[in-house]
Amino acid sequence: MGTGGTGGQAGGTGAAPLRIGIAGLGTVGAGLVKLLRGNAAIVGARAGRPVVVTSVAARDRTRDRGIDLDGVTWHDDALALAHDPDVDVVVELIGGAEGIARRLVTEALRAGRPVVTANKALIAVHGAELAALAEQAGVPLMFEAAVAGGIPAIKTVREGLAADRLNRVGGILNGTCNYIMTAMRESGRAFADVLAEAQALGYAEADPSTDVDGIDAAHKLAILAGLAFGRPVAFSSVHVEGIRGIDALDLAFAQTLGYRIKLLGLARRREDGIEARVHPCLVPEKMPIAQVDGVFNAVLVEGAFVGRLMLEGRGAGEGPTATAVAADLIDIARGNAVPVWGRSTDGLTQVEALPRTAFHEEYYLRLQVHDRPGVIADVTAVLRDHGVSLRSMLQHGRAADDSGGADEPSVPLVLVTHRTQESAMMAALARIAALPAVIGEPAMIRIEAG
Ligand SMILES: NC(=O)C1=CN([C@@H]2O[C@H](COP(=O)(O)OP(=O)(O)OC[C@H]3O[C@@H](n4cnc5c(N)ncnc54)[C@H](O)[C@@H]3O)[C@@H](O)[C@H]2O)C=CC1
Ligand SMILES: N[C@@H](CC=O)C(=O)O
Ligand code: NA
Repeated sequence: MGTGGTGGQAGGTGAAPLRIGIAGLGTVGAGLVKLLRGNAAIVGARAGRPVVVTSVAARDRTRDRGIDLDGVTWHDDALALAHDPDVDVVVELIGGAEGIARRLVTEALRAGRPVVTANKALIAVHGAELAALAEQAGVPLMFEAAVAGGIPAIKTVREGLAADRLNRVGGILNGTCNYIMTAMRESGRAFADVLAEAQALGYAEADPSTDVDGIDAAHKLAILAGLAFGRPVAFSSVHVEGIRGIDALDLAFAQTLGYRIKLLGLARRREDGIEARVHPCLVPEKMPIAQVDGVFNAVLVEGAFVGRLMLEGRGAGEGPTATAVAADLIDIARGNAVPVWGRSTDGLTQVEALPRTAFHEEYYLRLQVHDRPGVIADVTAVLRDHGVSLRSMLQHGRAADDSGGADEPSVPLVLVTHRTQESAMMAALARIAALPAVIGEPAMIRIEAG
């Protein structure tokens, strides 16, 4: 028998073990089994009792995951974990907002079982209803791994900062995107190449478009914003843009202008509501967050009394994510229970984030234009008409063959604006894109100066 059974894992306390049933033995599930075994003595001592894996549910019995599952009960149907008499805590590591993951968590809570999950999609979309279920059942629903992998982001916002009025929360919330953009900037490697590497390293979601289209970061932002502002934020109201539109040219121009490009999630309290958005941003190179590279995430929080703080750490991957799941298990073993949204769900309603037209930012624009007289005047006239004022402009000379196959040569034109209303920027961009001298779609990236 392997070390998976109750007798195989040390804890050294003599207390009854906390028995774990894991659904999903992929990157995080297998990582959790390795961590609970490798660190059994530490985990057992801190939990006050051994924490042991008694049951698992996964799809492929034959796959080599580098873990010995002898002595562990295997369920082909993950839902069986909700009622397995040898399971005290159900750990959901399958993923997805719907389907089996949602059914398992719902059924386990209804059966009065504590649940730990790393599933940000599930919590972001159904967190309000699941919190109510957990509260009715009087059992914990924990999800530290769901936001920023190994960074204790949930604990920090919900518990460490529980006494403060938080006004801003966000940061670099997707390891895959940060990994891709760092590699593209540092080594000029192609997007698809680096994405494949991030997948092989276990960073990406099962469907990596969830990462590159910004959805994963938006799930995490919705959760953080809900915790920070004391009300779940409707996920569908979060403004989301991913990194597919970021060109190597933008990474290079950003550098020339003294910026780095990062996919940021940003939520803040305003007098008229809550802003919650995920999109690429130009960040001044000297800001600490600009230096957070690779798979690392950064979580930024700002509160009235605490001021600003930033946590940095690995946001994805087997080891960091497993530590977050295991920390939740230790909390459950210790009897530490915190309400899902940091307060009772009684009277708790979802809040809609403000629409994009309400944003007020500085903007970087990159246009590909025919290199002919009057183009800049035409573009700046449109910006003037919409009340957008320019801060700086970069025009690169014509390269040897930059015609892109067209008869007339073209050049990139980069404009940086002062702070302006996004509704004005959107209207100006639509007109600029329609100018005869402008080729293709202009690129627009917001600037986050702090
Ligand atoms: N990989 C990472 O770095 C992080 C992942 N997460 C979250 O953790 C969860 C798991 O992610 P990964 O381990 O990366 O995914 P994965 O795709 O490596 O593993 C998921 C596993 O679930 C299994 N599965 C699918 N349907 C099943 C079913 N009906 N019954 C039993 N097993 C089933 C799949 O075969 C797969 O092995 C997701 O919610 C993800 O968003 C959270 C933080 C970081
Ligand atoms: N796919 C996610 C994994 C962690 O949440 C990421 O890349 O950040
Ligand atoms: Na975390």
